[in-house]
Amino acid sequence: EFIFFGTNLWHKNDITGKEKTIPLKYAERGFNSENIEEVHDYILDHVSPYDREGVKRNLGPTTIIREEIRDKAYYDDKLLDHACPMDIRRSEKIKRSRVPDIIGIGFAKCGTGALAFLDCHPSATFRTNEPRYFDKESVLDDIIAANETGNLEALRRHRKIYASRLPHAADDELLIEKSPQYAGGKDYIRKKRALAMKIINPNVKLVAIVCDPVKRAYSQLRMKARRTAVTGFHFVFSLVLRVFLSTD
Ligand SMILES: Nc1ncnc2c1ncn2[C@@H]1O[C@H](COP(=O)(O)OS(=O)(=O)O)[C@@H](OP(=O)(O)O)[C@H]1O
Repeated sequence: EFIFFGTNLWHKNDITGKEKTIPLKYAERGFNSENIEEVHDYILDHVSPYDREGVKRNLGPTTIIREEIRDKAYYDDKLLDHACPMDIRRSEKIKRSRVPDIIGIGFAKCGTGALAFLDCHPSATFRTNEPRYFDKESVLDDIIAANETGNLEALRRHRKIYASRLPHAADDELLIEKSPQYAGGKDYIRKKRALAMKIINPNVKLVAIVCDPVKRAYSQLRMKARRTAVTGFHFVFSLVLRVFLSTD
């Protein structure tokens, strides 16, 4: 068992009283404590020496937010920088931070992770984490509004933040990301999402993998069961309901 600390799971109130998020990419498996002193020690042990003083100052009253327990396979996968075990690269051009050429939009549990084999192609780069940049409606609205008003600065900012969640890639390589959540949600959200993706990169290609919805539901259930300690009829029943309600 381990607690999963994502990048935005730590909050504190600083002297201004505002809630802040401290990005903690280094908090990882093997650590399982809700003792605040231990948590702070753990954090400070794991930040880079350059960041330590700044982080220390920010470690005020911290609320620990416990996410669901993840299975080991998921965790190991997530920590890999690249999906391919080999580093094969044809391009001799310099890699840079940029938005992707291809987005795997779903569907969840249909083998979207298998797209990762493309990372072994000498001209493709794929990272197994899911950036989920187009998840939130507010982000989509912001991108669409920026495009409508010609706010290039805002669009540049969006591209920059999105790119920061992806590996660097040269211009003659194919940069691929996948976030199966993109295919989810209501129809109008998905339309906004598609539009926002097109605004961010007009040449973007989308890949969708579909599969038998019943197998998908079982796969989803098994994953949930792996990730949570809770079992029992009520849990399984509510999950089945959720899975089917979220499937159009
Ligand atoms: N190539 C290929 N063809 C068909 N199915 C495949 C393939 N590769 C992986 N899988 C199965 O896909 C399930 C995981 O799907 P995802 O990678 O999309 O999961 S996730 O949404 O990213 O969590 C998971 O299904 P279950 O094993 O039933 O859970 C994988 O076994």
